[in-house]
Amino acid sequence: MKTINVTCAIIDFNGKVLVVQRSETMQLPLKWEFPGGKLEPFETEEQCILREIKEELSIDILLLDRLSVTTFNYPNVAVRLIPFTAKYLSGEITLQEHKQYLFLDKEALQSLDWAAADLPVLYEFLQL
Ligand SMILES: Nc1nc2c([nH]c(=O)n2[C@H]2C[C@H](O)[C@@H](COP(=O)(O)OP(=O)(O)OP(=O)(O)O)O2)c(=O)[nH]1
Repeated sequence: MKTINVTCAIIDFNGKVLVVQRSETMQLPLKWEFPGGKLEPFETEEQCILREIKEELSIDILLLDRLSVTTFNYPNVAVRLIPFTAKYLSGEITLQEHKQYLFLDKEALQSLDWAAADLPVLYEFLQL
């Protein structure tokens, strides 16, 4: 099966976490995820997540830590998810692809319908 490398960011906004919902037309429609995207050839993981956040949300973030990398096998593709914690720096959120975003307290994150690959990331984050 094909494996894709995907970075994602758990972004702190004044104590709340930014989460985004995939749109009806994307793969994994209506699932919630941490914003991010596919690693391009010749870019570092850090360059990738900063680029994706700028492209998808129009904001700048400061990377803090890198959490554990996990691989999840969807029926059609294996996603190797590379998570970062980060904090909001500047800019106004403008969604390019996603249906909606929410700022949630850490305790509320578990109630969302997550992309399956995100669950180990979420659980690691909840234990920090
Ligand atoms: N950005 C992001 N993608 C995730 C997460 N969890 C998860 O399973 N994915 C999957 C969904 C996608 O198949 C892939 C990320 O690809 P992407 O968002 O850059 O692009 P895509 O496949 O939706 O769009 P496309 O390239 O087919 O047009 O990883 C996550 O937390 N963030």
